Amino acid sequence: MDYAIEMNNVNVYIDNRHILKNISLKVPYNTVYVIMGPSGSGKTTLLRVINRLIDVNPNAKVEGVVKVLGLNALNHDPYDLRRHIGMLFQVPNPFPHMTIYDNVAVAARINNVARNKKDLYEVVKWALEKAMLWDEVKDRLHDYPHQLSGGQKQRLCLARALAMKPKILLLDEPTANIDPVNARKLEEAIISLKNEITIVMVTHNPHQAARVADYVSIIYDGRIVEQGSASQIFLKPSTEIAQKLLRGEI
Ligand SMILES: Nc1ncnc2c1ncn2[C@@H]1O[C@H](COP(=O)(O)OP(=O)(O)OP(=O)(O)O)[C@@H](O)[C@H]1O
Repeated sequence: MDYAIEMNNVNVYIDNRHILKNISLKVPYNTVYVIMGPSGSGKTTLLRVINRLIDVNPNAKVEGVVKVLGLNALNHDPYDLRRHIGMLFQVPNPFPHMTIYDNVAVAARINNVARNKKDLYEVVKWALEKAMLWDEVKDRLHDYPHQLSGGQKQRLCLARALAMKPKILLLDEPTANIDPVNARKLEEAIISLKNEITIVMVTHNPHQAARVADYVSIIYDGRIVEQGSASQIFLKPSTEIAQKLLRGEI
């Protein structure tokens, strides 16, 4: 079977501290793969290995094998790699000086997704619809992001990521800073994307994980302590760490 992402014995060191320890995982295409673990366990670092954002830290060293869409990610041009990978961060970060429309259009332009103005409008509309934001912004596309709520800003960032037509989406606690109603809308968007895009999502919220995940890895102190299908992990967590995490105790 082919996987969208495969990691084999990945180790990450930052400032000579061993941060990720022998990480191996396989993410099947077009599924939602959730990474859970206590604060500081290495979840964000793991995401940043996949799109090589880890490279911006000159004191970080990555060892092992990382395959992304069949490419040898650690030897591949990181800019080319990132053309296939969208990312959402904990704090929504739309471009403040660009309109809602341009925030999304700019991503489509970067990846040459649209051939002309009409195409571009269709891509922007499609991305905003997929992000469950279109109805709320269709009459104010030329407003600026500061006129949106936090949750709308995050969905705008999702639309921006989708407009690149990525094959993979990395979501780093995307609902950590938004209200429950907006969080549910984002979850709905994630679920509706399931069969089209491979999603790797970090979350602290076991209920959210249960709603969206197909597969789960639980990470503790840089190691994967448990991994498997969502039903397996949620119904029968075998380690004490997983049990505590799913009860929200760590
Ligand atoms: N740029 C950096 N410089 C030094 N240490 C770092 C850096 N980035 C991460 N670390 C360390 O790596 C470890 C894992 O951090 P990481 O952000 O991946 O954890 P996390 O599980 O995502 O945490 P949280 O849930 O709090 O976001 C932590 O001990 C952190 O201090």
